[in-house]
Amino acid sequence: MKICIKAPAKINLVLDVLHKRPDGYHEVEMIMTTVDLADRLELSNIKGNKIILESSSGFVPDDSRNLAYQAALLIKERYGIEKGVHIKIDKHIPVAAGLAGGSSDAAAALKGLNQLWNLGLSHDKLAQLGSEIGSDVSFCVYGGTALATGRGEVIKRIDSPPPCWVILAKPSIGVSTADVYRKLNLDKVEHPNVNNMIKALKDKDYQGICREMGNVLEGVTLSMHPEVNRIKEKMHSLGADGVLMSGSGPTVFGLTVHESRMQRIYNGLRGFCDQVYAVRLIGERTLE
Ligand SMILES: C[C@](O)(CO)[C@H](O)COP(=O)(O)OP(=O)(O)OC[C@H]1O[C@@H](n2ccc(N)nc2=O)[C@H](O)[C@@H]1O
Ligand SMILES: Nc1ncnc2c1ncn2[C@@H]1O[C@H](COP(=O)(O)OP(=O)(O)OP(=O)(O)O)[C@@H](O)[C@H]1O
Repeated sequence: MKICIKAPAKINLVLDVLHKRPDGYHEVEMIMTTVDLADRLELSNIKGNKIILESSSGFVPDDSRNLAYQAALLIKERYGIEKGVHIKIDKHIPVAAGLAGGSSDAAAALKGLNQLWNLGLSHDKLAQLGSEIGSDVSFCVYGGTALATGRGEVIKRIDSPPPCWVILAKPSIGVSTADVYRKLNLDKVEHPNVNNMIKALKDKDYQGICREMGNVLEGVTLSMHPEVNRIKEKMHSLGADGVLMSGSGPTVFGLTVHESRMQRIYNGLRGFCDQVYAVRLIGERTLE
């Protein structure tokens, strides 16, 4: 038996940090939504009690450092499963980009193995397991649009944005999330208003959504990598309505509802920036 499952990327419409916690993590308030750029995972049973992982990208590890591998190991250990699995990852989401590629692969592996091994685990249980792997994994189990609090693992579903285009632009630099959080100085940030964004989403107020977007990690990454700011300026000048860095970066996303403007922004950024994608915002939950 073979299970095929999609692992979509996310963007952060809002990322606020409230304070640093005694456990070293930061208390956050984030609004995340899924976009139509996805890795694809194929999971199949194999002989022997082992996990074999293969990826189409040379940039991701194919051993226990891979978050999808960690997901399989966690399920096997927690539920005493003595079976083997082959995990094939067809990578499309850029790596170390702020788009939760690894987290989404881990969430897809949890969901896929739940099916492959008939475990009957609920999405809430899978999200709880996911939080042991990384802060973004719980959100990726549900997808859709959500408010994430705690260290990112407490998920509440909220209204999805109206349909629009998302242009993603990633410069050829990698950013360490831990490094960005470490360098964040909370005395110097302007906090986005999460409640205003929730209201704008509820009202399907596209202009309001663009206006309320904000990410307190942006200033940290911008100060280390000025090219991220140049991409932001370029996106603005090409006519994107809302422009923001996703997660800890370095990917910048821009929103537009017009296909012709999407084409202009996409074409204007290619050649200027290493990796550029124009995709639809999914927003709605598509639980498998
Ligand atoms: C930047 C975001 O991607 C936004 O969605 C997330 O906040 C980070 O999610 P993630 O990559 O799944 O993060 P994790 O793998 O759990 O943590 C990586 C490192 O980031 C820092 N970290 C992460 C989440 C958080 N709420 N506070 C933190 O300080 C910690 O140093 C941690 O060791
Ligand atoms: N399945 C995977 N796909 C991509 N990277 C992975 C995977 N498993 C482990 N990694 C490692 O995780 C690191 C971060 O990659 P990832 O693409 O998940 O970053 P990200 O998009 O910034 O994540 P987030 O937005 O959750 O912080 C990479 O350096 C990579 O070596």
